[in-house]
Amino acid sequence: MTGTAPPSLRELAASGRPFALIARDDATVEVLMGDVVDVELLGDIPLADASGTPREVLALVPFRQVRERGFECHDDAAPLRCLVVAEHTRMPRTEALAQLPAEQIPLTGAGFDIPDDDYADVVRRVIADEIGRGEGANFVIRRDFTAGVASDPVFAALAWFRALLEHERGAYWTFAIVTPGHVAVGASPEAHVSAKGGFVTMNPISGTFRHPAGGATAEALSEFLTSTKETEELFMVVDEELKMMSAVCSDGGRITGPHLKEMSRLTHTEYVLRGRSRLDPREILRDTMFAPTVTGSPMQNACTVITRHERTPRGYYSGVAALFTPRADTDPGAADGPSHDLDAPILIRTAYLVDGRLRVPVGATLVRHSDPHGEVSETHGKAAGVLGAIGAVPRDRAAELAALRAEGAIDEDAPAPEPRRLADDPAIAELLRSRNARLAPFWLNPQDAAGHGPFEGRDAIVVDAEDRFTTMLAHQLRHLGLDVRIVHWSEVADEELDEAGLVVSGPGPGDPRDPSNPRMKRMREVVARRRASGRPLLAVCLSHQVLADSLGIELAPLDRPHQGLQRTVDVFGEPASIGFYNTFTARVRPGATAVGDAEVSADPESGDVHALRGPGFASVQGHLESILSRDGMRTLERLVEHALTPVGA
Ligand SMILES: C=C(O[C@@H]1C=C(C(=O)O)C=C[C@H]1O)C(=O)O
Ligand SMILES: NC(=O)CC[C@H](N)C(=O)O
Repeated sequence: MTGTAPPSLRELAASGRPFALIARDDATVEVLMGDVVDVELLGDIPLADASGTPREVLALVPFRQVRERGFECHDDAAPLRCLVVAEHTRMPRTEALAQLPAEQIPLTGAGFDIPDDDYADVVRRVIADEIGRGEGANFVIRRDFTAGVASDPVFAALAWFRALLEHERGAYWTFAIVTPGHVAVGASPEAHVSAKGGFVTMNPISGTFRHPAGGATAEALSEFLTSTKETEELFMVVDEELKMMSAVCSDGGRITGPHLKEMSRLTHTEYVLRGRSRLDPREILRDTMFAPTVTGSPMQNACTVITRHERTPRGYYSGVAALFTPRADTDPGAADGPSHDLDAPILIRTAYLVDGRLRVPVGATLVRHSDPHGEVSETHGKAAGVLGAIGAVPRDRAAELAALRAEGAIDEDAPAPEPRRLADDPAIAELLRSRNARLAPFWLNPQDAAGHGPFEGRDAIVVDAEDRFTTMLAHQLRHLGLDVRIVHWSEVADEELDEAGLVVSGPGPGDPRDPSNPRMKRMREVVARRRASGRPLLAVCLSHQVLADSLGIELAPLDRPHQGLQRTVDVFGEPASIGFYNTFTARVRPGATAVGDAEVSADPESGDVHALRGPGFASVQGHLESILSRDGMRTLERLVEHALTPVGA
């Protein structure tokens, strides 16, 4: 099995057997061969043989798998395809390059399925009709570059794999996966999730700097790094992935970074999130399907928004390639932990070849201040890495030469090279580092065991209104000592609402005034029931709006959505730096400080309400659990303390 001599790649291609080639480091190409089985659910991925012995599996997980989580999508029936690995060998990259064909594969009728102007219109519509109506903060809508390919698909796979090895850089995985009737070849920059030795790592990448002709310069990169849009875009996806980390990790997760991901045509910004988990890797994959960097946030509603704005199914785009590798008996915790490690890059920057048709899907993260033409260019820039390598669009030769020179690969007499990596430039490193000064220390630091905070001995339920910020809220509340359970809005029973020591009514997408939405209706009932009982209630964002409405305070759309915005606002006499994800606001007469029995913290000029408190209740418009909330923990503690104070005390 592992360790035998690798087969000749040409022989492998001619054998007709399914195979995968993977380059995960600079020096090696891994060769995986085996049989293919298609399965229905992640839980069906055959990680053990008939006798129960663990085995290695490489799974291609299509986007339609989100239906397992009950989320919407255009369903193309793309199979959850598993290569059950019989042989796994390694060869030096130089050896692979020598064996792989260098031919350019001819393409016919190449171009994007959605013209540039139409894509720009999609961007405008998503900003106005989705972000502008409170459906969420960021959404990734894709378009496909397509072409006809007459060549033998396996030969094309080998030629494209070679081209990517040679011309793309900075990839997390460069790969070719060849299964019956289906070829996928890509250079993905982004690890979605990995689980190794009980540690889970996620790697959100967002923010895209398109290199000027001739290659990136420190000056142009500095300008990109100081862009508010690009900075906030990355923070938003970190928040969304922290929700996932908080769901699968006992210690919630901790962020490190930001770092740069330098590729041939683009440089991205990224963070790394890390936490501990004892879950089966298939469960980890299910709970993290799929990355907000390729869908949006909140993730569930992003699936609905994608279904509204993309006309065709995604296939494997934004899904993952998931390699499940049995843990060695010698690995720490192997005896009682999960049987496999997981490594799963996101399927982006990937070319698919099916029935003579090449498809390279690509998307951009659309946010409230997206420029439609900027996003069009971003999709071109992202596609250009793959398309340039395979010869579908011209390569930037000047930039390639500069990169080679910088690596010392050619021409010692050339003028002084750019620094080898822009990340090594001290000014760039400082710009990156300075971003963290804005973020919540809670998520930047290791989080010690929960359970000994000021509210130890008290219990809470957190009602989820389809924004998984509730997992982060629950994690923070546990650190404040509470015993916490999350309950979905459609499942929470009246008795649970009556019995809980504290009810935290959560955030969610949509218009809080919408009378026809059953979710809004139930959230109104949750807030009203708890208020009527006088027992402790904390209402967050959407639920804060619902509470304000019940007090007779007007709800209105903001002129400009605050989706993914950090602001310092007054919360009952203390300034607090808080992250906001709202399109609507509760609004009082400017200067008002009370409504009925509720004390109001509002902007003195606009009257926009930041927080409310009264007998047994408190509410907040911002997201105290967000990484954008530098003062999140402190403010959460103050508001919970207020809500838990016995009425009349
Ligand atoms: C959506 C894609 O890429 C993702 C989106 C990014 C962005 O919008 O800045 C950056 C990296 C990827 O996480 C894609 O390549 O199709
Ligand atoms: N995150 C939230 O709860 C947002 C509430 C509401 N959907 C708004 O956009 O204002």
